[in-house]
Amino acid sequence: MDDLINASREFFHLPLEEKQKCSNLIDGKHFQVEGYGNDPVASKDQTLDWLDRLHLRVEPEDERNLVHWPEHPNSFRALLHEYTLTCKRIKDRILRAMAKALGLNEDYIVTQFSNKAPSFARFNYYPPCPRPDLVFGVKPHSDSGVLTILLMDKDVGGLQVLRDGVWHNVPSSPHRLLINIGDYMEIMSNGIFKSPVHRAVTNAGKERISLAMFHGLDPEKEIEPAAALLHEKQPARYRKMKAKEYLAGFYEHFCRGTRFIDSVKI
Ligand SMILES: O=C(O)CCC(=O)C(=O)O
Ligand SMILES: [Fe+2]
Repeated sequence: MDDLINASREFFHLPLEEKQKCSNLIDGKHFQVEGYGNDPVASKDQTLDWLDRLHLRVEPEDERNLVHWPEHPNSFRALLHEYTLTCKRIKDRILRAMAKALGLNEDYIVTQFSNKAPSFARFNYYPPCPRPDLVFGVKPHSDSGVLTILLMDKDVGGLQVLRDGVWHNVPSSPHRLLINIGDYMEIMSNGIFKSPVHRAVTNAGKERISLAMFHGLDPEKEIEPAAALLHEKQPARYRKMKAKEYLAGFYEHFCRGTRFIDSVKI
């Protein structure tokens, strides 16, 4: 884990021209999800976050766009490949345990993932910020997918989670993985599991790096509450929707700082 984070740190410390070889802007203008950069700018009054990102599709393996994968340092690609496989194993174990906790067939959630289900690795690099009181590292949001495995900076804190209207610091500590429930899981569990709202704050003194591994579903897959959880007294609390439609709504809301899941609740 340290090797991968250190390799990404080396990438983020490269001169801008070098990093822009992996840019998320086509022709310097048109935003695409993958690559190095920041959020798309949808409106003039949009608040940007204080971070640089490197966002890469890691699954399905045959859909990787290696043009966006840094060549420097040259260990980066192999380290990310290995870490992806480890996360996949962890994800499947957790999802089996969560299905059991819901009283579902142990494989119910795991089998929602087809061989077209995408996973994305997002390296978040937060430089020291001269005015932490004015800007977030990442604005409040919940993650869209089924499950996120977040590797936090081992020395520098900054992640906060909202609970009952109060923001709580998540302590940083070496080699700790934080498992974040995403919106798809909230929908599939019919709201029994909730996708938590979280944010990252900045600090003036130290840079910070985190790595989020997002596990999504096939864009054509319909996301809906598991039928086995529904009965007369417990009807579906979320509208059924294709993953690709959910994601389109999600990104639009994320840029505005609002939550798309609120608009799919019945
Ligand atoms: O940097 C962090 O700790 C959180 C990052 C995050 O929430 C995300 O990438 O979705
Ligand atoms: Fe997040």
